[in-house]
Amino acid sequence: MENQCVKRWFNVQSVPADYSFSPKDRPGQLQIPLCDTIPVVDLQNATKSPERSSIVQEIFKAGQEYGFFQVINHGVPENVARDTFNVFKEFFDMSEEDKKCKDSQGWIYMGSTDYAKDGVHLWRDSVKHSCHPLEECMQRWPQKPTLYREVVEAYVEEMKRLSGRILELICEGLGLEAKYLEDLSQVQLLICNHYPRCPEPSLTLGLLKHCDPSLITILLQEGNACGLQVLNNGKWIGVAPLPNALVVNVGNQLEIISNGRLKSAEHRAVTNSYETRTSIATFINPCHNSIVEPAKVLVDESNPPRFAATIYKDFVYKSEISPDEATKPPKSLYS
Ligand SMILES: O=C(O)CCC(=O)C(=O)O
Ligand SMILES: [Fe+2]
Repeated sequence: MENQCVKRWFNVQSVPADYSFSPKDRPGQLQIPLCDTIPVVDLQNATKSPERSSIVQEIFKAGQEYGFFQVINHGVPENVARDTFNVFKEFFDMSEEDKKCKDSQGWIYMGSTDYAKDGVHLWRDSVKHSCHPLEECMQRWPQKPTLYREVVEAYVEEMKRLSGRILELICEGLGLEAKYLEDLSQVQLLICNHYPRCPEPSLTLGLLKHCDPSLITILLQEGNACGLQVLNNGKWIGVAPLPNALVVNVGNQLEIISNGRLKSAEHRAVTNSYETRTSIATFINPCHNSIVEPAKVLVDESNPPRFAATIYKDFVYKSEISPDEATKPPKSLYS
């Protein structure tokens, strides 16, 4: 069976017109500075004193200034990450027919032809599915490649553990009790993004500028290509791919709960001409019925609430009727 999308991509010398974004959306300038100021936080000593308090401060400052940081020595075994990438690589190599899910409750595979903004497609294939409750969701994950469920389950378990640790550090930085975010972080959604090589990266995008509608997102990126860019003070900066690091970003829900102290930064994925890039995003989300609002202890007369309380599923609903809405920065009550 022919793989329409990939075949179309790999055989082209130039970008087809319907993959070329308008000058206002396309990256244009590819030589943006690789950022070495987005903090890389070493979690090795996160349980020790006095190291813990400087780790808490580093994360808080990163969340304030960039909305992004990376973590190393995070405890996710290298082989778990490697096996997960390998299984996704095998998945994307399958035929279009095998990648598509026939059950409306199952995983969602999107080839690049499914995406459009103003009639333009993203230079990306992706697969996504829910991971909570894990046992139940797994029954609706791909069964091909044969190791898919086993390998991705192990990865999701690691993400659950790590997100719990990171959220405790974030709570400490905000002055919230350690478990404040526990109930608001029970749901995981996984998306694997696959961006093939592109002959003219300055015209295309793997992902348009967006904010994540999550509480936080944990991203594993593979390879040497710098594909992730973050908007910081009006300028795009590249997040360096570091071996064995994970990228963590503040999502819209955490910006709201922190009453704007931490920021959900706009970001995008650019393509490159020399290697296929894969990233695995785990979105840590509240349950559908959770109420998301600025934490009471962060609000007083001099710090009035900057965001209205919302039921999380309203974000999901909004994103269903207008995908753009939920992925914009959260609406401040004052703007
Ligand atoms: O591929 C990347 O680096 C970015 C992925 C991303 O932002 C997302 O999946 O929301
Ligand atoms: Fe994102």
